[in-house]
Amino acid sequence: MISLKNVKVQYQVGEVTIQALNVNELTIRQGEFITILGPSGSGKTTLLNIIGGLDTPTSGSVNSCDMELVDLNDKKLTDYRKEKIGFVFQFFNLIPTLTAYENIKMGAEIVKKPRDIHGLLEIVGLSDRKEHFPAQLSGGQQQRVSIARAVAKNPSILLCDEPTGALDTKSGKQVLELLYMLAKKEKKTVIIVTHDEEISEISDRTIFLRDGEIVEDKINITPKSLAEV
Ligand SMILES: Nc1ncnc2c1ncn2[C@@H]1O[C@H](COP(=O)(O)OP(=O)(O)OP(=O)(O)O)[C@@H](O)[C@H]1O
Repeated sequence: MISLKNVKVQYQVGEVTIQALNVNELTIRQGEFITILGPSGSGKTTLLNIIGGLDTPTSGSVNSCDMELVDLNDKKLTDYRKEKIGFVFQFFNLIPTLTAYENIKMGAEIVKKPRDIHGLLEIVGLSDRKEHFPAQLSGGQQQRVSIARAVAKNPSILLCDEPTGALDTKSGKQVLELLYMLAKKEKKTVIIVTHDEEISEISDRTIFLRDGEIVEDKINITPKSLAEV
């Protein structure tokens, strides 16, 4: 359902051309739970941005949800991001003056057929915290609100940039459990950029990037359960 072919992303900084991404071929199926690993500057965020339609490649083809993204005009690309992609960030990006419920509602309001917010609060285990403001919630709870916000518009793909990077181990596991459930029960494609190799042990597949290139694409035949990591 996501297919990249001969994708190059280059940045011109003065005289220097930086090759941020150079992917010959990558296919990702609906419902896969994928980890992207690689050193700093290896192109992980660039790859997420290309799949999420936040950035367009210098050359190549990016097909997602039956659309060729490089052919879409700005309006269509915005619609693609709005309807098909949920973004989850390391530092939650919640609005501090809105309650948990209202933050999730913001995510729901941008599409015609959003999900029920009370149902989402239940899924993320925060029904009793709906009137709390972000500052009254732990980091893990805030991240679960931000995932509910991303899911409120019912996207097909969840792109997560270091979703557990700011969390302690226990909260990180709860967040991963939630993301895993969304992939397996709801068939959302979940792509997680991380520095944490343990996340890759529970993933269906791990993609290693170095200098913008895929140096390994490993299918995990027997992923560990969260209890084992
Ligand atoms: N807007 C930009 N202009 C110039 N160079 C850029 C730009 N965005 C990214 N780069 C460069 O592209 C390369 C890949 O960056 P990217 O942010 O994708 O790496 P990353 O693997 O996500 O790194 P990190 O783990 O540190 O977040 C880096 O060399 C970076 O400096």
